[in-house]
Amino acid sequence: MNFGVSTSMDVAAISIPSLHFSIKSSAAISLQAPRSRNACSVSLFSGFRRFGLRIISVKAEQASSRVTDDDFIIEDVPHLTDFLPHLPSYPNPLKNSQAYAIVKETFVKPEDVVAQKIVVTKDSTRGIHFRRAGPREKVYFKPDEVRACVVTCGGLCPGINTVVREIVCGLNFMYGVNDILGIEGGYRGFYSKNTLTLTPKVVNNIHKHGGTFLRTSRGGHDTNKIVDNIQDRGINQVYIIGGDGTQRGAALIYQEIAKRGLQVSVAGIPKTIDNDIAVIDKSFGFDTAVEEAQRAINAAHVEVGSVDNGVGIVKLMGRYSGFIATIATLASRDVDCCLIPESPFYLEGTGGLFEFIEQRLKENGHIVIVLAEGAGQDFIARDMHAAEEKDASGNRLLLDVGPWLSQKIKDHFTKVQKMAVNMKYIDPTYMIRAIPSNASDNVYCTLLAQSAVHGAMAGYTGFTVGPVNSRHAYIPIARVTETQNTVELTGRMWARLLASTNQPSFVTNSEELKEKAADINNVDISAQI
Ligand SMILES: Nc1ncnc2c1ncn2[C@@H]1O[C@H](COP(=O)(O)OP(=O)(O)OP(=O)(O)O)[C@@H](O)[C@H]1O
Ligand SMILES: O=P(O)(O)OC[C@H]1O[C@](O)(CO)[C@@H](O)[C@@H]1O
Ligand SMILES: [Mg+2]
Repeated sequence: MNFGVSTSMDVAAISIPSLHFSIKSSAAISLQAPRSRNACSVSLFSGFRRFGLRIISVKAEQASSRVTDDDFIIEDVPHLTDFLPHLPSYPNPLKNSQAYAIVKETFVKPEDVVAQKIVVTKDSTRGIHFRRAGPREKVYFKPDEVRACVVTCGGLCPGINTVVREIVCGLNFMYGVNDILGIEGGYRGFYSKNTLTLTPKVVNNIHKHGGTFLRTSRGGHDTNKIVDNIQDRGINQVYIIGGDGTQRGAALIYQEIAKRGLQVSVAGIPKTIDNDIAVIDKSFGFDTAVEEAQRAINAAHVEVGSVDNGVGIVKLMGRYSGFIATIATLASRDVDCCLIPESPFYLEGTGGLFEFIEQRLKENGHIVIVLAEGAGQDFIARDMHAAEEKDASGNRLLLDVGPWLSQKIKDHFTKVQKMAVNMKYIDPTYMIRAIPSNASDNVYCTLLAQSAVHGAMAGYTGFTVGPVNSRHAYIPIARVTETQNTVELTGRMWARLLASTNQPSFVTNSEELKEKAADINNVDISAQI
């Protein structure tokens, strides 16, 4: 089959001529024409066969797909017509908007999909694909009948306000929607607070500020109460901005809405400073946070470079995933050692952290360590005999690794090595996420928001929007919550970091740590390292 691929960018968005299909989000596979409802499953199925396409198993609710050779799998998102088959559609008003008036290809083709795997060989399987995001020829809402709402949940992240702003402006400027509500204070705001009226004027300047204009919270997700409230208020489009926990909550809201047979689209916009959301390339605000982290690292470097035996420690966010610490380290060049949750470390003995610190102090007179907040948690818990605590959303509350490590280093060098170190500990954790997004994150946030709006207007629901290999796609929510993105110790990114800092890899020196790393990384690392 010839996809007519000409450039590497094109590989991500493959159009299959004349084939219109979708795999429904139920356990059973069902093939259909693009929402016209009059397609013949059998002929399409033979269509797939004709092109040598085989679909083994697609279960979007669990988002588990088994792929064998030459499979072409589409993990599609639900559509309102899946449970409201007679829903009328309307021509997309976008065509008449001044923004799109002279655009050559205003609408994304229904058969356009985005490939999850972009690096291929001649014999590669076709693998998993997601529906390409963007405006559709038909919409399933009349603009004056739309009552949309936006909610933000979980921790802060640079760019939340930009996404809120662009959802409001996108709905209004592109589709002529005038009725948009802000749900205040996260999920619990649905049933415990009044709503805010959102207009382009109200949100005009909010992107210049950090935080969330709508406020946020953890905990308080009560699916029935939330859906009751959505129903009572006559809301028919729900935009939910939040991390993995939030997206899990959004999946439950979508399921309850489908169960009740309501014409309500649920669109998730993934947000997390930790960059731990699966499938998508990167979460918004991440680059801004990394940039801000440079200031702290730079300060630590200047401080320790000005004194004898300076030890600088910078603690950055990253609960289970050390992306911020990793990328901030790679960006900086002033960091001697980066410690992340995925890579267990040890302090004493050959190949341990103390030995490395001593070596760098002898060589350079100073050392800078970047520490992800989730690093070494088991180690500290054992050392401090601490009980596990959780936040309102059920996330494990972390023990403070920064002061713990600072003290350990000070004690070791004063008592054991009889050498005073000059400790400079910097904790900019909240500072890196409480700022407004930078220019490129602002552009990214705009794309996310507009894609979410196009998807909801087109009647898609139960989806998360995000870039997959640089192309925005609609991804079944369950697909982004089934796993968490972590820094792969067996991947080249981590190897690049080790090559750049020349720090010990720790896990290679100890069988126990190899096993632990394998557990954390959920792969058989011990066999690979
Ligand atoms: N499994 C779940 N089912 C339903 N709702 C959930 C679930 N997990 C979390 N939530 C709800 O989602 C909201 C946010 O969750 P959480 O505090 O874990 O943050 P998050 O969305 O993961 O963002 P981040 O981790 O980036 O701060 C909370 O209101 C919480 O009650
Ligand atoms: O905002 P809180 O509740 O202090 O939570 C902080 C956590 O939120 C995050 O920023 C995002 O999950 C983590 O990096 C951090 O551990
Ligand atoms: Mg989370």
